[in-house]
Amino acid sequence: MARGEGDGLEGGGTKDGRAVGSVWEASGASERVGKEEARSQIASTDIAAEHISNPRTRHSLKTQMPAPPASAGNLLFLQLLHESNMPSVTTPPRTLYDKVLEYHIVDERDDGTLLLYIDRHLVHEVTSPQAFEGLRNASRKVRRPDCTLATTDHNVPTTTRKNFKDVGSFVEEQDSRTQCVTLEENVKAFGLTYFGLGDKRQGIVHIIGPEQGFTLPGTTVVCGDSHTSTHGAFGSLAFGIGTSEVEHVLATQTLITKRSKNMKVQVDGELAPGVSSKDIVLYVIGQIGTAGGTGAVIEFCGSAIRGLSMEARMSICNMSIEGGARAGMIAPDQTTFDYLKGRPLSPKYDSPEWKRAVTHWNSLKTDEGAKFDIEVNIDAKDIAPTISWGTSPQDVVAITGVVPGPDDFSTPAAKEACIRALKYMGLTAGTPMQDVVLDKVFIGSCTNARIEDLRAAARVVEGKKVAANIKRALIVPGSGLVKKQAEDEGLDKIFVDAGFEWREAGCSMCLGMNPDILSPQERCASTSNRNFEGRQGAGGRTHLMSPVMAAACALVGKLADVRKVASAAHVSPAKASPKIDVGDAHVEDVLDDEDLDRILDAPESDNDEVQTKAPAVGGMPPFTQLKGIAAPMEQSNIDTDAIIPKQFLKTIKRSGLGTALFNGWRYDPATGKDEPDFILNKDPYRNSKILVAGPNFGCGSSREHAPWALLDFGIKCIIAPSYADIFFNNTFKNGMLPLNLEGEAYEKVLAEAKAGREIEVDLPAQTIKSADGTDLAKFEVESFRKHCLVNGLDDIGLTMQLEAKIKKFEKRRTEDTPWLDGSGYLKRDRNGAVKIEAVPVPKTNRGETKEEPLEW
Ligand SMILES: CC(C)[C@H](C(=O)O)[C@@H](O)C(=O)O
Ligand code: SF4
Repeated sequence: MARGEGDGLEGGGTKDGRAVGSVWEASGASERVGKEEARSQIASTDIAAEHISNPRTRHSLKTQMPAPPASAGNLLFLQLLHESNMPSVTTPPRTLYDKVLEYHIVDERDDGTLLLYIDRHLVHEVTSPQAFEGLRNASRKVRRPDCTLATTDHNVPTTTRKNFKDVGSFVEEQDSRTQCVTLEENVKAFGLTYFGLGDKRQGIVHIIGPEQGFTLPGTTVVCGDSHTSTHGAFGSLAFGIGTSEVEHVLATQTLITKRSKNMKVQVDGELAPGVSSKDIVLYVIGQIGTAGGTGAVIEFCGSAIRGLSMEARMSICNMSIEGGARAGMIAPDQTTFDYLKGRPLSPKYDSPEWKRAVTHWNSLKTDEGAKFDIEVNIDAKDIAPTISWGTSPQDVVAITGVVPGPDDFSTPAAKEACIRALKYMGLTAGTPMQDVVLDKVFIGSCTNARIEDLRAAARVVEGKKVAANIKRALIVPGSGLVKKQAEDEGLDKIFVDAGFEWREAGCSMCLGMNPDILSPQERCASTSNRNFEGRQGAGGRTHLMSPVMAAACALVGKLADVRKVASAAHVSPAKASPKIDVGDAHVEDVLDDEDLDRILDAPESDNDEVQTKAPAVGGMPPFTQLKGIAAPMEQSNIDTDAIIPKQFLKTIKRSGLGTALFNGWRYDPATGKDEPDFILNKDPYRNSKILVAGPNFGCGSSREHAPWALLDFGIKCIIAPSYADIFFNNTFKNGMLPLNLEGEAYEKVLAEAKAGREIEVDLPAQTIKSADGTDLAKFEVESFRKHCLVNGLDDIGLTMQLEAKIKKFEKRRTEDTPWLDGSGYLKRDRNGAVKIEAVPVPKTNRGETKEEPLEW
């Protein structure tokens, strides 16, 4: 809940810690379609507030949770019929998420494990090196280079590229350079389309996908990056994955996953001047908490969302991950189609293919009467310009408010978290937010570095000057094309005249993996998405906000209310999606029949049997019983930035990260010596094999470096009430066991951990015992995951045994959505450092194009 409201702002919400009434609504039982209907029994559960929402609030709601799997069943994927994904008269109403998910199911196990086809795979330098290494070690190829797009963004300096020759000489910092160079070697070796630093299309991975029309409605989109949720603004199912999953997608173009809950966030009404989509999403996260969307895909809807431009919608979906959700989605509409017109990888505007695509895209909406597991309703007029005060994206307050204190929170854990956040942020409870003095301003990141963001910020600063106390104010366009467009419009001049630095595209100060960082204790107004401890640089203090608010802060030198700095006319959100020049090539211009024959020439098989020549299933060390010391760390919301800070993400290996584990907490920053009070520095916990953690463990970034660091330290099992989805998946991929335990069972295990006694986790028996053999707890684990862990199976090998089913899906995809095959760049002149030739992909039958447009 946004704190500090109710102090003069019209409709300001209630104080944190009080029930919100109509904001939360319970929904009826969720329904599944077709075969899922029979299988999926829905258990109605009353969930106490702290399990689902902001642990610093105490809303309560009734939600619907899928029942645990009924039986272990077959350990191989079942042969199930998927022809029934098309709607029929008997199909119950479905959500947008259900429709996109169900269309892409290649196979399904009886424990609900899905093999999902991935239409679009974005790749960047941080989370891909180990994946490519895995492919090389197993002599595997990239299955669909035409559906894969790579760029470099996190490590790149944002200084001028006027004298750019190659990435090896341009990136000075050694580890950053290694990651960038490694990506270039990999895209060459595996034949991938790549926008390098010499290419004006280079930029933040979540900016370039939509910009190029690579992201299209109804597709599945993944990337080894948590903010892949951004692409859901197009009505695609887009989510972040870990590096092992990146390898899985590269090798198989599929992902092993499971259904998420359906969650609806409906925002109705008019946004007040000065309030933007960033304020909406910060407000929503304040309401639901960083774990509010855990296990769910959020559909954002309502008149306020409909009224937003595509770019504003992207900012909302981008931060779904900060609300704990697997993905965020918005149904495509005319605004979406207008945005996609003329993009290089969209079907050519007004062509028969475009018309067919639009008919198909128009069917991508939640059916009337479809049920959501969780519903949140928000009135747009309750949303003020919103900023963060603490070290979690849920720590938000209206700009007119004051810094909250522990008394504003109800639970001991929330009070403690508040005290810790205030200390880190150097703030005193009760201070008016607008009295807080800033050092730096950063306008950039995949949340807010699009042309519309820059235009909005420029309108606020035009003709004015950055305050004298601001040491640096950075404008970092999200891509080379955004930068060029802004320069064509003269925005760069407005910013430079006002005293801002005008930079090149990249992630920049969003996470400080490149030279743009905060110094310790520096305070920054930032349009990025995370305010975790150390996020923008060790000891740095981040306040999240919208671009117009950051622009106002730069002018005032303190946290500022844009409504006092600029007139209403200057801060009204743009209604239409702004156009930028993305070049004039369309798929049809660059991809003719000859190209298609060439790239779709692999032998096709209708044989649905598991292929006899399928590769052998590889191995990981099996997980059976694990006995050892368990370290208690029951603090809520421990994020992956804390588990392993950004400076350790620059490795291209999976090993050797044990010393980096909890680096910011484990060592004194001044001396580098062990912090004696940190749990893993104390005996007997130095030798822990198990971690007993708090709720929402592993939230934030998708970095698989977090489980790698835990594993390298010696921790193979984590026991917690709940986890962030991506972290949970990542641990399994590394032969680790994350266990969900709550209530009395959790308390018993925690007590043993606190007493420094060993416990034994027995995966085959699904029990936890104390050192003397006393039963402490029983636990649930999905049968497929258990099978893989106990037998040490590599799931890429397992998936490759389903080659015939994957090909069958691809054939259907080509018939239904032919615009998704092939790369639109095959014949383009390339400015980038890497020239890519067309490479073969599995043949699908393009001959049988359907007359009827696809309806989902
Ligand atoms: C480096 C990457 C794994 C990470 C993410 O997944 O989010 C980064 O983009 C971030 O924002 O922390
Ligand atoms: S959140 Fe920041 S670091 Fe992560 S992809 Fe976006 S801009 Fe890059």
